[in-house]
Amino acid sequence: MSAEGSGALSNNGQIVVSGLTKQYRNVRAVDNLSFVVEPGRVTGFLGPNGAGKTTTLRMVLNLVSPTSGTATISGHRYADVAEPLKLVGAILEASAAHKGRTARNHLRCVAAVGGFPTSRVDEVLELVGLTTAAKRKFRGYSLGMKQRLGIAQALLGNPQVLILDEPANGLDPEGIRWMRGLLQGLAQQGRTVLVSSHLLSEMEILADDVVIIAAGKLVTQGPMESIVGQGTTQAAVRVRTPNIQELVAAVREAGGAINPGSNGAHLVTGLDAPAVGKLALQSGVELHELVAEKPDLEHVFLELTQGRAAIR
Ligand SMILES: Nc1ncnc2c1ncn2[C@@H]1O[C@H](COP(=O)(O)OP(=O)(O)OP(=O)(O)O)[C@@H](O)[C@H]1O
Repeated sequence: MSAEGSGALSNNGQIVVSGLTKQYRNVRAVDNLSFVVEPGRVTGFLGPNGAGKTTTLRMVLNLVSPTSGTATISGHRYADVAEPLKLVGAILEASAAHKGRTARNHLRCVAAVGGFPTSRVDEVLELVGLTTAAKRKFRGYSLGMKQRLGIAQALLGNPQVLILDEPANGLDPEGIRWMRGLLQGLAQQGRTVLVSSHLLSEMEILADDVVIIAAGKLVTQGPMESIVGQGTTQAAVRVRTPNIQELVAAVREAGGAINPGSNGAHLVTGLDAPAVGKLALQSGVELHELVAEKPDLEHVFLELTQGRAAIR
């Protein structure tokens, strides 16, 4: 291995997945998958259940050996990195610790094994908001606290790259907001942050880039704005009116379609918001709401993964 391979910050932190494939006996969990994750950005790794996300992350971290293909971090396979904990911090599931041990003692043990200074333990406890709970025994920790402890552990080596599988699991809304701030802050420091999640609305706020896979294959990847803009979902205009019959007639005559939406609203497609407003005015229809709905990540995700979302 080269000298640069041992240094955590010696290379750029890019993750490159190239032709990665994992064949289990009956299932091709990951199928010729290629994508790149850039430093300085939060990348959301998305896919329906059984898409192969966890298997991919495990292959990147050398916990599962690929059938074919490669995954590198800063140009090196994880297995070839001399001090991997200084290069990559990862949580693949909520942290496990000895039940009778406190969070501080647990992290001290991990720090000792990893060769990190003990002072780093209190720093990471502070970073994840566990300082006041540091002396409590692990057995009393909620799932959210375990997630925070997992992140603290991942950050012990001050790694260039963070890989987190479903880190928001078990967090309450305040915890999710906290996690967003933490991960975005880490990316702003130039780190690579790769996060898998099922929470698409949260991902839309959190991630700069997206990689979407389904049935082991790449569906799309790119910056969040361009992925969301990729949705061919016909943009709808949400309207609310006490004169629905007149509006339905006017919309249909103008070549649009109108269907009931949620909470008494209706959704117009085939016409844009100014056209619907003008039609309403011309037809003497009173409007209580006129909103152009934008495609969001959830719409685009469902559209792109439709038919490939079978749970395998
Ligand atoms: N050790 C294994 N042996 C056999 N099949 C496996 C193994 N691990 C995963 N699989 C299968 O590979 C496929 C991909 O699983 P994986 O856990 O990677 O998907 P995922 O995208 O992380 O799913 P989820 O979002 O549900 O966690 C699934 O069909 C799963 O059943």
